[in-house]
Amino acid sequence: MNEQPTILNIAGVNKRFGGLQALTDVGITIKQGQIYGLIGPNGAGKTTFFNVITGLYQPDTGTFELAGKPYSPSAPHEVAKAGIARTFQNIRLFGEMTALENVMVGRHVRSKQGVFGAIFRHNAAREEEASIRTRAQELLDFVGIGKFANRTSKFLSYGDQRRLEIARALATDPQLLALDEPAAGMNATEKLALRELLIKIKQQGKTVLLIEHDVKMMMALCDRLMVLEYGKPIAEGLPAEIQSNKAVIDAYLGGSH
Ligand SMILES: Nc1ncnc2c1ncn2[C@@H]1O[C@H](COP(=O)(O)OP(=O)(O)OP(=O)(O)O)[C@@H](O)[C@H]1O
Repeated sequence: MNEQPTILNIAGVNKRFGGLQALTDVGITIKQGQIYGLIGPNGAGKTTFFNVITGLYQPDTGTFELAGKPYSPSAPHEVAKAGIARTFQNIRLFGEMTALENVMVGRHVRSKQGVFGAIFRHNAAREEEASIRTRAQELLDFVGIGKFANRTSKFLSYGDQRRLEIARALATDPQLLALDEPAAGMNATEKLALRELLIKIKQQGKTVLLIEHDVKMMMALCDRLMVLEYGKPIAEGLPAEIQSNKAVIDAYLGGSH
């Protein structure tokens, strides 16, 4: 079998907030090159699970493996170093910086000299800086906003800011790209463009974990999906399996979602 290697393997995640059991025994296995979707009603625990995977929340229990190596989701920068890059529901760019600078910041996670080297501008840092700049421009071109490289990012359109966030995440050369509601607030044209971008990212062999409320888009885009309800996985499988799953229809698809 030419089965793809496993990129993310997480098991037994529990997370409690005071009296609320936000996640109960949640696990996930994502293979290289997949677009994997996480769906479910509001408050089901999708973002909490994302935050646990990416080191923002400490889980009560759980085991975590990225590309076959255990990783500890103890802090976001550790997770980024391990090879997971993420975007947020609410755009988090450096608004006063240009688009190019925002991507360059992402790239510095992987640079030898790091941010301090770049600030103090040692000779070696200067050379590395030039290659970071070139790569950042390539990434802006890749996501389709290359012509806005020198625009202050807060002046970009909403859809373009979302693309910029993805470029910045890609700049870390992640093993896994985790996107939390990237289509939120987008119009139909922007959504279509986002869909095309995600397909392009997949074609490059990248692995993507995606939370998104647009079920139609998720069914068309994802290789596999997991459905959460009240912090528990109620179904996992191919889009066609999810769409015809009775528990999912009752909890999510059949209602007003
Ligand atoms: N930091 C927190 N402190 C307390 N409760 C929280 C915290 N974060 C999330 N919760 C609760 O955990 C539950 C799951 O929320 P979560 O945001 O993960 O759901 P979601 O599936 O991402 O929802 P949405 O689709 O609305 O974004 C909710 O009841 C929420 O109120």
